Parts: sequence; structure tokens; C-alpha cells
Amino acid sequence: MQVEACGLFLDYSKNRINAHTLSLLFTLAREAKLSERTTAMFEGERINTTEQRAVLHTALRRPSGEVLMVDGRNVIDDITEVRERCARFAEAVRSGEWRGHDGRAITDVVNIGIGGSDLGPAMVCEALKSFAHPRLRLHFVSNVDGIELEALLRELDAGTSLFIIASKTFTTQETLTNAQRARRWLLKHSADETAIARHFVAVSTNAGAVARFGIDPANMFGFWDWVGGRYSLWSAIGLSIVLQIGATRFDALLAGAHAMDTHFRSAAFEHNLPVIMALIGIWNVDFLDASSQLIAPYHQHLHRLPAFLQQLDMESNGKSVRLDGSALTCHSSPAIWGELGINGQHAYFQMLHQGTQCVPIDFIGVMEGCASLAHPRRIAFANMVAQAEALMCGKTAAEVEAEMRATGMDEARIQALIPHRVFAGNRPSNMLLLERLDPFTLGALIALYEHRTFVQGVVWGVNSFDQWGVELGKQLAARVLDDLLSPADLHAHDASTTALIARYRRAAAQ
Ligand SMILES: O=P(O)(O)OC[C@H]1O[C@H](O)[C@H](O)[C@@H](O)[C@@H]1O
Repeated sequence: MQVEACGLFLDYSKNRINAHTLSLLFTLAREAKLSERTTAMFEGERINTTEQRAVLHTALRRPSGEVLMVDGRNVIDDITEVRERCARFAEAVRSGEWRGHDGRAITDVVNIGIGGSDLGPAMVCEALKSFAHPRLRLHFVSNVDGIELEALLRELDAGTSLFIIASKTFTTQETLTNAQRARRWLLKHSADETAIARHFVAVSTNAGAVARFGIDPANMFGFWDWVGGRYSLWSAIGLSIVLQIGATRFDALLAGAHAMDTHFRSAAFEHNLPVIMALIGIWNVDFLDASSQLIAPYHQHLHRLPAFLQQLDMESNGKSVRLDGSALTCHSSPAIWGELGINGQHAYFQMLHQGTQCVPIDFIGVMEGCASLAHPRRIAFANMVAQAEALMCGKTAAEVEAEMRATGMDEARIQALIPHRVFAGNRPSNMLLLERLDPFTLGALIALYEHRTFVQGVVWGVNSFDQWGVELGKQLAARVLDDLLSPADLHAHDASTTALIARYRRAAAQ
């Protein structure tokens, strides 16, 4: 139960499966027409049926020169053109040729975005920190409450700061509010409006809204409606990544993802990394009743990976109706959670070892650096492997009893403690090892999880590419905001909400 591809090695032997379980799961994938659905996605069919869109993040990592026709256009040419513009712009900033309004080179890049326009680039920039340009510091601002942005602006020099306003729709309240605030700050610290062109660029599919905001179309990098927000780091949304690691390394990130795409499309299910991980996930959720899935990376630079995977998986497959609108009769996306495994061990791993619920775990480690005896990464690696071993093997009452007896403990205390110190074991986990944390391998890792999510969506029969579930809260937020600002009730709300609005108004009036 091991499989290897694109610099990634997976040991899935610690799951509660055997060869028979696996063969039934592969049959399930065949019955769900996984191969046909995969071809439909890669070839640009409008598989996002509720939004009538193709789903082509995989096209973003195909080599230039290939042909993929969508609506009569070769989208690979469009992709290559934007990718080259991003590369030229990033090179100008990195070399110091692109200068701020007072003639100095850029030192700080601030990506203002949220959701897919934040999590992917932020996670990748963090993961590839070792490859960062020595002069450029990357910052990511998403929260609309102003605290994050104000604190950052106090540190920044307006003459050497570059803002990337990243928003697919360019209508997102949080992003536009922060962008306006940053714009006012820049104008306060510069001579006139012409400074905007030196310090603001936009990444969006909405050219009209970008122009209305006051960003020169020459400073806008576009993408297309067939790139979902949570799948967009490969597009111009990855501009902050190109700035940090340079275009050549960004190309390596794309190449790693493309290698995983090729593996996913060509390997038999029995040797297919995303297919195996997806089917084991379905086994855990729908047959072992696991309602969550822990992501436990053991490399410091992967600490944003769980947050990225939360959006990828939960926004994609957190659905309760199938493509045809009928109700799902099994569970779909589990809750994805986690942070650095080494920190989790000293916090919530207690529950994983002895709690009442089954929580499957993806342990993610990096081999490079572990080989040296003196290196502290060996300690992290040992802990990761040991946790997986402990979770699977557990510890019996007899072992616990013998251990306590050897310390000379009295019999009554031994008997009282046994049930508290027993580990049931049989707790499932995957062990995913990266040869090294470089752009290529990271690209493959992200694409692996994207396809894992896709396969699960196909088996559940849901549309993994819409996100209607985020709309209602946005609509109501606009109404609540109106009501907070007005002295009278403009809209009807339930009693609880009305009381909260009244409480806010009283506080604001003091
Ligand atoms: O890129 P934007 O249009 O600003 O959208 C940012 C994010 O907000 C939305 O609410 C969606 O749920 C996300 O999928 C999206 O990534």
C-alpha cells in the first residue's frame, strides 16, 4: 500500500482497508464514470453546470504551444500571453527597474484579496520562502476589520510599496474596502494621483470594475471565468508568487502541477495517487463515519496548507444536493482542519489518540534535510512517524499494566489507571512524503489535493465548482450593515438579529 509519483510518496497502509475494500472502491469510481468526468474537465466541457462554465485550472499549467479550444479560442495562447506579461512585470520589480513614485525600488508587496485570491498565493509564498527574492517582502491582507492593514501600513514606506488588488469578481466587499483604504494612504504620502500607477496593480476577470477603481488597464492582469477562485493560484492570481520566487521557479510550480495532471489522467486507478487518496477519504467519511479530516504538515513552511485545503475541499464539496438537484443520501465533505503537526501533538492529539471519534489524518513530511544526523528536522520526522505508529498500533491493557508494574506502583492504583492509559489504536492515517519542498514538488502536492477533491465530488455526484452557499451571508451582511448605520429599522430580521443590531446601535451612540 505505497504509491509514488512526481516527487511524492504515499504510504496508505495505516488505513482501515484491505485489498478487497480497495477493489470495491475502484469499482465505485468506475461506476461513477470517473474517467469520463476527468476527460470532460480537462477538455473544457461545461462541467460546472449551475454556472454554465468550463473548469480549466489544469489548462493554466499546460505547456505553451499546446492547443485547447474553448468557445472557438485557443485558451493556451491567452494563458501564455498573460503569463508572459506577469513574468515581465515581476522581473521589472525584482530587478529594481520598476520604481515607485519617488524613484526608489520596491521593497514591499501587499496582496489584498480574500478566499481564493489570498489563501493560495499566501500558502505558496510561505511554503517557498527559501526561494524568496532578498529585497522583496510579501504581505497578505484579507481581513476587513482594518487591524491587519493599519498595522502593516504603519510599517510600510509608501514610496517603496506595491499593492496587488486580487479579486476575480472585483466586487468583494472586504477586498475593495481594504483597497480603498490603501489607496487613500498612498495618496496621503505621495504628491498626486499619478503615483497610483506606480504602486497599484490589479488581478481580475472584471476589467470594467478595475478601471472604475482607478487602476490603469495597463496594470491589470486578467484571467477567465473558467478558473474557480480556489483553483486560481496558477493564473495571474499567483502574481505575488511570481514576484517572490521569479518566473522560472513559477514555471517549475506549474510544471509540477502539470506532471500531477498527467499522472492523474494516465495512471491506472490502482496506482493513481489522487484516486487512491480520494477513495480512502470516501471510505473514511461514508463507511467509518469520520466527520472531519486532519491535515498535519511537519515542515514549518507548510503551516498555511491546512487553511488552503479547507477552502479547496469544503467550498468544493460542502454540498448536499447532487448535480441533478436530488438530495445526497450520504455525507460529503468532512470538516478539514489542522495546523503544524508538531504543535498539534501538544494540544489536540489527545483527542485523536483517545477520543470517541475517528479522525483520519494526512501526515505530510519533507525528506530533504532529515538525512543529516545533527539536523533538528530528524526530530520532527521521528515524531511524525511515531504518531502514525501510535495511532495505528495503540497500546493494550496488558502492555500498560506491565509498564506500571515495572515502576513498582501499587496494585490498586495500577487497576484504576489501566482504562485511562489504554490506546485502542486502529486510527487511520496517510503518510505523504515530499522529496523536497521546492516549486515543482509543491505544485504536484497542490494538484494532488485538487484532484483528490475532484474525484470525491465525482463519486458523490455533486458540483465541486460552484459555491452558492457563500451568497446568503453576503446578501444579509449588506442589509445588516444598512441597519447598523441607520437609526431606524430598514429591514425585518428575526428577534435575535434585531436585538444584536439594537445592541450595536446603543454602543455606537455612547
Ligand atoms: O476573488 P474574489 O472575486 O474577490 O472572491 C474571493 C472569494 O470570495 C467568495 O466569497 C468565494 O466564496 C470564494 O470562492 C472566492 O475565492
